Amino acid sequence: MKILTAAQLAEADKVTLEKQDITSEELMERAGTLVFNEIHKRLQGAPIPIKIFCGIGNNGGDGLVVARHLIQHGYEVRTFIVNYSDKRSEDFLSNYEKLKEITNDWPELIKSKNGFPEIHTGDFVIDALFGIGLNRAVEGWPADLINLINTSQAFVLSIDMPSGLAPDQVFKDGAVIKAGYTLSFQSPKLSFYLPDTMEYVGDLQVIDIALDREYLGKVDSNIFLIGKEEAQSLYRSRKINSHKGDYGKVLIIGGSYGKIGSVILASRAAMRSGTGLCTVYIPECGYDALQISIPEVMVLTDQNSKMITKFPSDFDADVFCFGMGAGTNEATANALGEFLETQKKPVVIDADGINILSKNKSLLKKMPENSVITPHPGELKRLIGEWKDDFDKLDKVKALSKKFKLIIVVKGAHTFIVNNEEVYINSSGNPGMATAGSGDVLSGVITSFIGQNYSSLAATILAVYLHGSSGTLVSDQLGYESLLAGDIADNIGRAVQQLFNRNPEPEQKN
Ligand SMILES: NC(=O)C1=CN([C@@H]2O[C@H](COP(=O)(O)OP(=O)(O)OC[C@H]3O[C@@H](n4cnc5c(N)ncnc54)[C@H](OP(=O)(O)O)[C@@H]3O)[C@@H](O)[C@H]2O)[C@@H](O)CC1
Ligand SMILES: Nc1ncnc2c1ncn2[C@@H]1O[C@H](COP(=O)(O)OP(=O)(O)O)[C@@H](O)[C@H]1O
Ligand SMILES: [K+]
Repeated sequence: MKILTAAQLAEADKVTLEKQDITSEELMERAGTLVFNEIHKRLQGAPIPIKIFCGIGNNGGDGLVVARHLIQHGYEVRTFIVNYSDKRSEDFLSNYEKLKEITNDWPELIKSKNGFPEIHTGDFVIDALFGIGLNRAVEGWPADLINLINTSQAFVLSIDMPSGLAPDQVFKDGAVIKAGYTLSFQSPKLSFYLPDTMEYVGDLQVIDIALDREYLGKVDSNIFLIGKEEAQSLYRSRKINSHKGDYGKVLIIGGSYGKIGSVILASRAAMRSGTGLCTVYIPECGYDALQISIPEVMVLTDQNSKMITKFPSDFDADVFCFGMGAGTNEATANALGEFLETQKKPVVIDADGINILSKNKSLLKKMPENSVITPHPGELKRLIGEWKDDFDKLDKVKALSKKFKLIIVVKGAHTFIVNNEEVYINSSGNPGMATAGSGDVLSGVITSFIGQNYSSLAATILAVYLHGSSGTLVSDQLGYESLLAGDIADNIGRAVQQLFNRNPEPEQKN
């Protein structure tokens, strides 16, 4: 699914009015009615005190439409106009008049802190203060109102955006509504997925307000949300008449004394993701552990017993993976440098591999095209330095990707895959995956798919999605706390089945 910017949504709005020959007031009525429908579906007429806080722009206008429908359906509603400016949008004004026509309980005007109502724990607050028209930080008494709402413990539903949050930029130090639920129009917004702002959104539902299909189809976005449908379209099923040689020969290099488990996890993940032949190259100390843990994997050892000091020079693999548990010893770094001198096949670099690149930036130039690096936030910071905010971080990652033709997997609650100017945001996964070794598993899955001849980009997107959905399958059974990284590896196959809803039928009792 494309993620659109505020400017693109405004353009979609304009095109829709022309093509569908409707007024902006009619579009607002459509959007507001859809929001009302969602609320009504859940509340079913329950006598909950509803407080609607409307701004004076079109987001406020949406709030007024919702207020009118709620009142007409017998809900207990108090509507507040938050008068942060004396301006009013036209559609706000016409809906203000319409609301006054159907009720004697006219909206109450809030002009300062003195006008704040009490907000109680059991209240249902609808936040229609600001939407995508926010153009600066919310300060002064409107910020106090937002803070009052946030601390009230009332349930808060935001229309289009949690007020104070902007779709494509960050306004530092402004107040932002912390929504329990956000009903957003037509397209999710980028800030809903970024680490510093995702917590404001709560549960998210995107409502299709039927903006012009042609515009939405053609609009040139380079930010995509990856869900089941997108992953399904990337997946290729196996040919019946095939053999292990068709599914890739991969070499995973890593580990050091005490960290051999990372290579076990990565190779197990590669095998569970369909690799035909997997070999690992590890320090000698890990030989027994590897052979015993995963007999399907072949093992080569470095001459050094505790760390990697030389890569196998003539090993013929379709893809190489390096870094998990490898340490950053000079000998290991030199070995990577020497290996990259002659390397043509894509390389997946993770963990200490990335730390070595950060200390020896000249190595980045030697990375074969379409290679993949998979930094978590700490590794990313070592690689690109500090960032001002998440948008700045994204710009820096795009620049790095472009400069060295790398695919960069920025791991997190929503993992971002950056390829030049394109950004793919993963929607699967859960906090149970914040556990040691889950990144090693991800590297194994990515490597496996590249070996199976997916393009590096397709392999990475598919791997990140399946890694997350496997994690969810496991935590659905075990809970977040008990999830082990190895479980993610072991359930990749079930995640693939789930892509096509080919789960086995539950056992029948006799
Ligand atoms: N896209 C679509 O297809 C559809 C969109 N729709 C709806 O329209 C919404 C967008 O409406 P919008 O453009 O009127 O902007 P909105 O968010 O109400 O706020 C703008 C006002 O806030 C002000 N202002 C800004 N920042 C401020 C600050 N920090 N502190 C104080 N003031 C600040 C700014 O004033 P100014 O900067 O001029 O002072 C202006 O007056 C969108 O989110 C959705 O809900 C649907 O109805 C139909 C389909
Ligand atoms: N809260 C979360 N929600 C979804 N996925 C998560 C969450 N926390 C971590 N993950 C995923 O788990 C993996 C953790 O990787 P990493 O930090 O490298 O772990 P390790 O170094 O222990 O192997 C990443 O793929 C990340 O996206
Ligand atoms: K809002």
